[in-house]
Amino acid sequence: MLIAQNLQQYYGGSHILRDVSLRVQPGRITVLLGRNGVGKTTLLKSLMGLVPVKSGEVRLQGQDITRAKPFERARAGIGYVPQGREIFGRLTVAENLALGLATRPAGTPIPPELFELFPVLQQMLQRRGGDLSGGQQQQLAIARALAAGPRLLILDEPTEGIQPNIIQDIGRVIRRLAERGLAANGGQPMAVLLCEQYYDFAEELADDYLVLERGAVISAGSRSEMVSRGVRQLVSI
Ligand SMILES: Nc1ncnc2c1ncn2[C@@H]1O[C@H](COP(=O)(O)OP(=O)(O)OP(=O)(O)O)[C@@H](O)[C@H]1O
Repeated sequence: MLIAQNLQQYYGGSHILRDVSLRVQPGRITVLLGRNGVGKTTLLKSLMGLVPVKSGEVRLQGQDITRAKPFERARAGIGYVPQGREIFGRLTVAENLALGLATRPAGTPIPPELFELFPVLQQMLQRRGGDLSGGQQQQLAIARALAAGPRLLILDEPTEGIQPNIIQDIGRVIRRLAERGLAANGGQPMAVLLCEQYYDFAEELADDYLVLERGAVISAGSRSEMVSRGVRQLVSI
């Protein structure tokens, strides 16, 4: 689905991503782990085209998207849930969801399935985004990213500042998306790339993992290897 190879990225003179390669596959959840400031958000932004890579290659379903703009990547099938949610506080829930449809033809309705995944949003359609709780805003941010029917979903720390019962709900939705995708996409398994600080949540959901340290991948593999390779210790502070 998504293959990134040998990515190098700099902010000014600082070398932030060092030769990062990864692969995210349909039906699988790949978790991206690492301590604060190691470059996780920069990697996700690079995959979404929000920051340019200096060198390396990104392919989505075989298509070279290394230099594609973010909206072109969205149109090609990537949904992105940014760190901190970035909900528009003065717009309603319905308007925030409609923004997720910006890459679709005018008049495309909000897929009703989103309200099956996140029933609370249906009750709050006319409320302003800024009036929602943190957990509700996170659900809205995920629903907005799903509105256009992505094949790959990228999430940057969706559990940050959220209460445990909503974290569990979000985990169930992510697993369901990996297994069955969206009905609007024919129920095709979705590929998921999840950046996560909360180790237990990450290990529970992971099919595959990678750990970044100072911009480089220092460990990668499948979930069954996470314990034997001491991944928890690699990311603990
Ligand atoms: N716009 C920017 N300009 C310059 N340096 C930046 C910029 N954004 C991030 N950095 C630096 O790049 C490094 C990687 O940051 P990044 O946000 O990708 O890390 P992270 O692993 O996602 O951290 P966190 O878990 O705190 O979100 C850090 O040293 C950070 O200070």
